[in-house]
Amino acid sequence: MPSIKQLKELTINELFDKYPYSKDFMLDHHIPFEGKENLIVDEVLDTIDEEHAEDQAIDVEKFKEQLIEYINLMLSFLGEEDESQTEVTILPGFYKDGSRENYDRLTIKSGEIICIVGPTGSGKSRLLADIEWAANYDTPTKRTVLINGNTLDTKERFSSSNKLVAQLSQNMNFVMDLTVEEFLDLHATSRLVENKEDVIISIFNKANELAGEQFKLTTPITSLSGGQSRALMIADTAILSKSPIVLIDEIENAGIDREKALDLLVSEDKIVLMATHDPILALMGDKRIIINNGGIEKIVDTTEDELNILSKLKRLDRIMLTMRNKLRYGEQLEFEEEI
Ligand SMILES: Nc1ncnc2c1ncn2[C@@H]1O[C@H](COP(=O)(O)OP(=O)(O)OP(=O)(O)O)[C@@H](O)[C@H]1O
Repeated sequence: MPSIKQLKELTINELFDKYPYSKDFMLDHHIPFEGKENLIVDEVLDTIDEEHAEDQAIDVEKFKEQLIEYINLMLSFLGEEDESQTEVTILPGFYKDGSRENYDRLTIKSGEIICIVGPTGSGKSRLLADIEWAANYDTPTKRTVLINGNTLDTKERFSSSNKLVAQLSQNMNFVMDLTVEEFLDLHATSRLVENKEDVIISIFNKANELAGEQFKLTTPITSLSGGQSRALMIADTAILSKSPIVLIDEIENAGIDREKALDLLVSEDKIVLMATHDPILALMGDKRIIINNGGIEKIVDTTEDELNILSKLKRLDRIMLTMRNKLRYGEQLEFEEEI
């Protein structure tokens, strides 16, 4: 986040390099910087004569404050304001029957994958929603969620530019009248990515790798199937989103390659929380939270033995996948491998 002092040390070229959107801001404010790109911001502001300043209503001292405010707003909008690690802490709330959750506090750090398991209707999605909105004793569970040790204020919680959390929910329907390419272009433009074409193609290719039936760049997003829509959103979140926290609600029902999807979403600097009924996904987490009757019942680490079981389950899963594909394409089934 730049301060007035740092701004004073940057040349116009360095400023535009570091914060490309500051060029439009300068242009909009009629700051005459052309031909002075090697000067520092202060020197350029000094060259503005009183008449020009008056004509264009430029308040030189205020301009620097406004420029910093604008840069900070853009950094926050683009989710780039804080490059440090993120930490989510969940403080106990109450079960559906009103009794208190029986754990001390749960802190999750960047790079961790946490799975949320429990019977249908037990409160897995509710826990994800508590994190999404940084609950502050004001949700049905009365949990409190701290981000980097603090509760968020109302503005931070409900701001549309707060890109702390990327959410992939169970039901995803597009309502915009756009093709896949137009949709990705819109998103990449809003994220100010430089190599837009490459990014669009890489999201499109990844999404098609995850989805069963292929779609095209010219496919209208409203005609994508449920699985294709989720594949597109997963690839889009993985490649374009800078949010440090990714929440996933039941990836398994989407008919996509869930292992590839998870690999794509997980990265060193992200926290991934995933509600799932699928043992393979549940064991791919570092820890799992067991939810019952609306409350966190237990938090367990994935053991070495379970990791061995995971590789067997993956083998079984590949057999199931082959069988499913054979059935899909009208082939007869036969066992090619001993289970
Ligand atoms: N601690 C709680 N206190 C009060 N209501 C709760 C609590 N936890 C969950 N609920 C409510 O219970 C309902 C079911 O919860 P939720 O949808 O989170 O279940 P789920 O485990 O995600 O179910 P599924 O596996 O079917 O997706 C929701 O209306 C939710 O708001």
